[in-house]
Amino acid sequence: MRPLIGIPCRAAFRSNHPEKPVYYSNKSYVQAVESAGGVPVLIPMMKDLENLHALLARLDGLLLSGGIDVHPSSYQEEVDAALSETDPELDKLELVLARWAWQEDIPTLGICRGMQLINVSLGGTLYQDLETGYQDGLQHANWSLPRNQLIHSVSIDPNSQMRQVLGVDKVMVNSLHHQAVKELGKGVLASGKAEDGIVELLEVPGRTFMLATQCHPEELYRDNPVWLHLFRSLVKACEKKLSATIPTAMSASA
Ligand SMILES: NCCCC(=O)O
Repeated sequence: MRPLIGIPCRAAFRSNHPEKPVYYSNKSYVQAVESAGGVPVLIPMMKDLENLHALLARLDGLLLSGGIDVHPSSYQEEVDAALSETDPELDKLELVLARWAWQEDIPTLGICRGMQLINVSLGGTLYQDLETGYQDGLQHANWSLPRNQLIHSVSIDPNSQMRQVLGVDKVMVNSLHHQAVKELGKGVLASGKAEDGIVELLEVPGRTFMLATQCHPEELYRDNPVWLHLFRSLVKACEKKLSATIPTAMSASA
């Protein structure tokens, strides 16, 4: 059976139909999950947490995607820098998802905002705006370049799970973010850093597969098999979980 991998959506208003708000996710996340053999399931925001839990019970994995800023109230800080768009409902939804994934050991891949979210869900903090909060760093926000443009390298911790999954010590990445991990959350390992010290890869040891990237591998996997391998590893971890739960479910219904 193919694993179901949930991808949370965000809400938006289309300028030509402001009366009809929509939920959406970037196509590239859906395509990356499908290319790796998983079945993408878009998760809308729901009023009733019980509905969300009913959906979660049927998912085998999670992809926490990139997107808008995480509001600093999620890590008990005041706004002290240039935030871009935030959405308290999205923060709430994704924090529930990240904590659920941690508690239930659900295979999870975090990308960009998703990586920041995982860190915050475990008590970590963020640079609210790298340009003002980390002034001597590289240029991490490159909005005018193609989304798959490689910008800087990332050195990978040789003892990390990320090193095992990617199979390389160093990798070139795209860079499309203005927030970043500051203090690591409880039990979180920085498994890769840029030359300027910014955390670019992280993982949660003790969980089967809770890995995250600050870069956007969904824009890179077609050109570099290292990133396809990351998505395939997520799918494999989900398949393993699924095959471990199927016999239990079948014997329970017998
Ligand atoms: N907060 C950075 C957003 C980058 C992106 O997903 O396009």
